[in-house]
Amino acid sequence: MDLTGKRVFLTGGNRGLGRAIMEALLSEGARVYFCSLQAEKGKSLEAELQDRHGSSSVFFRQCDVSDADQLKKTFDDAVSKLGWVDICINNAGIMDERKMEDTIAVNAVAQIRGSQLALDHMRRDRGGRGGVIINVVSETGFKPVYWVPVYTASKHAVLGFTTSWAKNPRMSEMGVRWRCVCVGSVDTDMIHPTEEGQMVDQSTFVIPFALLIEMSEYVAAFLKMLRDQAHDDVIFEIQNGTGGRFRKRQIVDSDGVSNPVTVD
Ligand SMILES: NC(=O)C1=CN([C@@H]2O[C@H](COP(=O)(O)OP(=O)(O)OC[C@H]3O[C@@H](n4cnc5c(N)ncnc54)[C@H](O)[C@@H]3O)[C@@H](O)[C@H]2O)C=CC1
Ligand SMILES: CCCCCC(=O)/C=C/[C@H]1C=CC(=O)[C@@H]1CCCCCCC(=O)O
Repeated sequence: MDLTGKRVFLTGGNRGLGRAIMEALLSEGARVYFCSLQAEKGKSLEAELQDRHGSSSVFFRQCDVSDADQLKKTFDDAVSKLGWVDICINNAGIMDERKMEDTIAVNAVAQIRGSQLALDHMRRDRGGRGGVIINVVSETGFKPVYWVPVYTASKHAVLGFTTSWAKNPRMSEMGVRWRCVCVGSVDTDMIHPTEEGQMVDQSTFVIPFALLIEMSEYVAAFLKMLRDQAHDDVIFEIQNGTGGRFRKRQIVDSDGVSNPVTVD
């Protein structure tokens, strides 16, 4: 897919992974509408990026994605500013085990709702232009991670939702592709908990520095995934040094008999 001129809706764009992807897409000639919780930071970033890429290339609106009404108004505003949306990236997320309801609301419900808004807008069978819906999940979307069980549950939910829609037999008629980006650890604010309790067990887990993924590798892999329209697979895994790859999940019987079942 040529990204020039593509119209992108992105949540959580003011920092971290979202910001890096937004800047890369703008450099590729895409137009981006982004939102985040923090109004001032978003506004100043919008001004900085408009200076660099042009005033009609990038738009910002403050939005709490966990508020259904705000998210709908923000998505509708994106459609009105951009004309339409080709690529929806549900990226906003939090990791704080003390905030169970917020974690489910932001990581799971808001990504699901953002996907539904995008699908309704994009469906070719209902007059839309088709498109791609990308949910930024995590390695925790398909494996148990004991130090962040609530966060892990929220990511499993989105992976289940996304892979289920992608299996809809009428999806080619709808003209929408689905992707789950399952990345390991990238050094953003998220992985630096400021207070005890943001992770259930901070004392025992170890992520070796060698496994940290460089932001530049994350961005290159993400763009590679976006350009690749041929793949039927939904899960795109980004681990250190791999450059990113499409993959399937398999469940293997625990009785020792290897009888793997591909689940998505
Ligand atoms: N950094 C990492 O190692 C990994 C991150 N992820 C996922 O990538 C996504 C981005 O994470 P990072 O950039 O690392 O985190 P970050 O903490 O640097 O950025 C999070 C973004 O989400 C936004 N956000 C949070 N709550 C919001 C709300 N209620 N409404 C609107 N915006 C909200 C923030 O404004 C911010 O822009 C998240 O979904 C995270 O779960 C997945 C795997 C690994
Ligand atoms: C003291 C802070 C250390 C932070 C550790 C870290 O890298 C966290 C990463 C998580 C942030 C968001 C995610 O989705 C990341 C989870 C990565 C899961 C890796 C699972 C590794 C495994 O056990 O296979």
